[in-house]
Amino acid sequence: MIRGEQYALFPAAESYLILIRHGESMWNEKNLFTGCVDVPLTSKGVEEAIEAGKRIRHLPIDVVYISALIRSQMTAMLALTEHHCKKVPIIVHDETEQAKVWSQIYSEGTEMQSVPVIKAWQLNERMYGELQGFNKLETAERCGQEQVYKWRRSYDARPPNGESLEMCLRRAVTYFKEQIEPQLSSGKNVMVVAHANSLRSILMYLDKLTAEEVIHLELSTGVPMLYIYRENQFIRRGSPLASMENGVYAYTENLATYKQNLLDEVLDEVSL
Ligand SMILES: O=C(O)[C@H](O)COP(=O)(O)O
Repeated sequence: MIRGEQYALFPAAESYLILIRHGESMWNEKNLFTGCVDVPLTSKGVEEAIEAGKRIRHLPIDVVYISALIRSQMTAMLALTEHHCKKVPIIVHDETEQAKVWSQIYSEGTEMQSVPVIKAWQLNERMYGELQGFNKLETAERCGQEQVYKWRRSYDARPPNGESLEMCLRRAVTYFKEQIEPQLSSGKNVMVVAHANSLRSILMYLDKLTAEEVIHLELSTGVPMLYIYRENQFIRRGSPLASMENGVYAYTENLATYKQNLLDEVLDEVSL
């Protein structure tokens, strides 16, 4: 057998998972707690979304997941305008039988030229409760920096009448496992455009981060993160075109060590 032939005969089933936090929103710009308030992108956010699209333009995408919030939807649609396949992203409406029938595509050829976009509230930003609409800096001055940091970054602290990261994880990761993972294991390439905390919770699951490690995890707006899904494992590949950027997956010492280990694993794999 020629070297490598076994791989050609039995190629490992692999699929891509792209995760993107939406571009800058009008409340990100004002530094306001946003949560589930439905705020659109700024012009900088629009540019970030287009730039994200350029960075992933050559990666195959078969299905897209967005949240129910406009900032995630704008980001996904704008990013896809840059995709080399030039397929048309079409939002799936299956909330009722009538919605299904009324949004049906009857031409097979046209359907092949489209990418289904699935909207899921479970991917929404964590609900920030009574902090929504308040300025983050002013809230820190009023309630104390430490308290606000806990509300924003810890795993289990709940903002007043809002969701903790743990609560957000319960809905976002459950959805990910039940709906998105089966797509990946069937060989589909998936893009998910969501939010800082719904994605932090998904990354916690993918990268097996502990409650202590996730505290230090910050995500920049509009930066794609790529994973390869193979044999039920998620292999982190950083960010297309700029994998060494600090902002991609901001971290402190704990996460730096953790990330270095992942990088070493990938390098070992490449040199095999
Ligand atoms: O909801 C918000 O205010 C932001 O999108 C994320 O907020 P955070 O930086 O406090 O997690």
